[in-house]
Amino acid sequence: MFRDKKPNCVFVCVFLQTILVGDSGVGKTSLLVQFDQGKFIPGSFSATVGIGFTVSFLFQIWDTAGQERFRSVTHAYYRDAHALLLLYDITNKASFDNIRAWLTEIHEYAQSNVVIMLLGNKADMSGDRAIRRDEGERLAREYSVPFMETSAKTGVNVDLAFTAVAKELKHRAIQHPSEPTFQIHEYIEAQKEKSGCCSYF
Ligand SMILES: Nc1nc2c(ncn2[C@@H]2O[C@H](COP(=O)(O)OP(=O)(O)OP(=O)(O)O)[C@@H](O)[C@H]2O)c(=O)[nH]1
Repeated sequence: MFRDKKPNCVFVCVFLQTILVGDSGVGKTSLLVQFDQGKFIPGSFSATVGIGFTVSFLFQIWDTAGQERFRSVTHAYYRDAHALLLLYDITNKASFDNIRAWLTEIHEYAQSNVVIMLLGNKADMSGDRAIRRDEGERLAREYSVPFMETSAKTGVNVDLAFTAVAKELKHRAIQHPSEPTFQIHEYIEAQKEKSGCCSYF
């Protein structure tokens, strides 16, 4: 009965792997929990051991340990990563200074076309700020990566960070000649303007 019926729809599942990296305590687990569950649980996480992960639809996000002793575990995951969210804590200068070392490591172990985004987390703690926003912007420009400040506590820019990366990955995966080129920097700036996010800082 169905002999002449041809399939007219094919579902392709592509896992877009995104990894959160950065020094211990910058807020990787908190950012992931805020994105995944929309909540912040203060001081509730023990340091991530090796790798944790969550799957949001087909967007698979890996949370890594920031501690040096788990670094070799993390390296193994870089190779398969499509995107890396690299975090520092705006109240912790050392975590910002270490970003260059993280980028060196990423360039050593990850694929050359990996999408990288720099995030200055804990933006709600502006009273304790050690790194100005323009310092983050300057570093991001130097490495030609998109940048924004986030707060896993208030949720500011958390969805935007993950959505921008997901859109960039989707665009790369199914790029069609008729589709206008997706520009991640432009998308982020347009969304920031729409939400009026940045007056917050
Ligand atoms: N105020 C504030 N605190 C935050 C924020 N993000 C994380 N924290 C706090 O910072 C501490 C460390 O957060 P984690 O999410 O465990 O940090 P991590 O980067 O996953 O740490 P490791 O697993 O050791 O690599 C916790 O006490 C969090 O509650 C934020 O945006 N604002």
